[in-house]
Amino acid sequence: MDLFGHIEPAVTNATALDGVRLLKALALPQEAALLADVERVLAAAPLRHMVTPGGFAMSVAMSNCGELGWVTERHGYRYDGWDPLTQQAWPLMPASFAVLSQQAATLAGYPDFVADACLINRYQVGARMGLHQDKNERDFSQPIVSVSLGLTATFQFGGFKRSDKALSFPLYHGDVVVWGGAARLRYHGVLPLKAGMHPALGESRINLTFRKAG
Ligand SMILES: O=C(O)CCC(=O)C(=O)O
Ligand SMILES: [Fe+2]
Repeated sequence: MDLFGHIEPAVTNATALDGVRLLKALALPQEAALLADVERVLAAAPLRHMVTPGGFAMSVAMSNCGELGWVTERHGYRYDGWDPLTQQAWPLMPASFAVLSQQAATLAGYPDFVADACLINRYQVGARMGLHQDKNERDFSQPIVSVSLGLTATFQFGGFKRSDKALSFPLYHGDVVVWGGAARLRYHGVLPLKAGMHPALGESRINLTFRKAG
């Protein structure tokens, strides 16, 4: 019996991890607007393979929108209001992004969440993101809101050390994951994207990661 179905219709606790909420297909009704806005943002701030402080180009191509964007530099990672590629401010956060991220955060118990940063991750077949913590933000009381579009990814949640065992689950087109509280600093990552063809995004996956960075 789904005791809370009438209160939180889209929320399931698929990972059984405290502080993690999987909102299956939440983004689907806004799919067309989201994809059009992704295209608009990327036309103004193109995808690029950022280089880690260790000197490796990341397999995931990235861009940003919102007040702040996540960037790599020689000495580490940080947020900046300026796109080092275009030498301009990042594109404004589209309304469709702001509305969806607030809806997801509210369903997960963070009604005050307002993202000032959206990282756009584009995975092509074989691209991956190794286990890492999101810890370049100022305020860890604010959650991470992560939207999946396109090909299915295998997402991993680990523990609080990189070597902790991770559990894996699939993220489908339209799924949204929110993690905060006890889970905010869990290691997480994405396994190499498997070949496939998505009706809207072809041989790729787009992930939107919303954060309150500043
Ligand atoms: O692509 C994803 O689902 C996760 C992305 C991520 O963890 C990040 O950008 O920090
Ligand atoms: Fe992350």
